[in-house]
Amino acid sequence: MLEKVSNNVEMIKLNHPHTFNKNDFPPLAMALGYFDGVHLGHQKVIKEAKQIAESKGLKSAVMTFDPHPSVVLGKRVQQIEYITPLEDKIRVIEGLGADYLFIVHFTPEFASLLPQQFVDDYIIGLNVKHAVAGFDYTYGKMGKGNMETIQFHSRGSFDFSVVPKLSADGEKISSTLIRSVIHEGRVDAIPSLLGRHFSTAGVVAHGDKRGRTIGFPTANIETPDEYLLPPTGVYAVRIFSRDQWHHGVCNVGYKPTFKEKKAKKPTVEVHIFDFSEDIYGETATVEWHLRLRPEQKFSGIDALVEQIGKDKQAALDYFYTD
Ligand SMILES: Cc1cc2nc3c(=O)[nH]c(=O)nc-3n(C[C@H](O)[C@H](O)[C@H](O)COP(=O)(O)O)c2cc1C
Ligand SMILES: Nc1ncnc2c1ncn2[C@@H]1O[C@H](COP(=O)(O)OP(=O)(O)OP(=O)(O)O)[C@@H](O)[C@H]1O
Repeated sequence: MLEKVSNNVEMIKLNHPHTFNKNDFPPLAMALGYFDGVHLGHQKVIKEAKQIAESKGLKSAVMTFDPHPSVVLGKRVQQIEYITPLEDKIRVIEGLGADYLFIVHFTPEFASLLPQQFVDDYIIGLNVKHAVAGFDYTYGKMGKGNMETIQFHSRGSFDFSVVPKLSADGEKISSTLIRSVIHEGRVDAIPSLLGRHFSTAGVVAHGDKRGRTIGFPTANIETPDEYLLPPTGVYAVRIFSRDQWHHGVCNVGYKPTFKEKKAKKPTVEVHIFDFSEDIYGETATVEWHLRLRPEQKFSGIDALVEQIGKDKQAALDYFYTD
């Protein structure tokens, strides 16, 4: 299935076994990886493919998979919460200027392809003339293919480049590292790994309508389950709504001051500064800047309201003080 998502990137969804052949595509320089987050290491791989495409007169491409292999392969840790769910990943890759984006439906059958079959069908078979991957990229059944075996598996049909490890503070920048930093609430450390702030998109839904009665109306953001969320607590955030960014303060949590029983999922609610528009039903993106404190159970409304006032001031100080 060919689907045009923008003027720039041609998106191709592949189901195994796919029925494309070489002639369906121009000669390609292709970046290979799963790319959850499209972090700085991933960006290096994708940019390298773009540069090679330009210098060799090829079109640039990215190949990714969906869902995450660990969901299908039933590993102990099931990767179901993404830094960038597929839609977000597409948007970021599009922003990097790739010409083609191949999204391979990751199934047990696809996962059981021998490394040579993967290279034949998904690299040589898609007219790739230059493959680019990171130093630790693996392919084929049990990840048996790697950047040393690729020379042999290429059958001389394409060149390849290996991108060396990109580290931050001595540690490899990886999706796993970024997930653990978000889990710890250290959202302020994310830009040095992701190259941008971590963000979460959702739809603005109705809450209990208590917020406006206590002087702090909030937009409740319903986020799809597949999004990774920072831990419960209060955050300085920016929120994108109706084509504009606003500053605000966000509570991720269960509102223990008011609720005896813990809900299944925490709510994400943002008090947007200097804002009184009705945005129910609209899409909004929360951009996480700094965790200010954990969520607490207060003795009553007055104590909570006093604390939210302090949270607001802390967020304003963060955004407006150099
Ligand atoms: C900045 C901020 C911090 C908050 N901190 C807490 C908290 O520590 N404990 C708590 O029970 N509720 C906290 N809340 C949630 C409020 O209880 C909630 O916004 C209020 O009850 C309105 O909820 P509603 O939108 O469902 O009507 C916080 C809300 C905001 C905006
Ligand atoms: N820090 C990095 N430096 C260079 N290349 C990287 C780096 N991180 C990932 N890559 C490369 O980017 C591509 C996509 O990486 P991939 O999505 O497999 O995961 P990752 O970021 O290493 O995360 P994890 O292993 O934690 O799931 C691969 O080719 C990989 O080798």
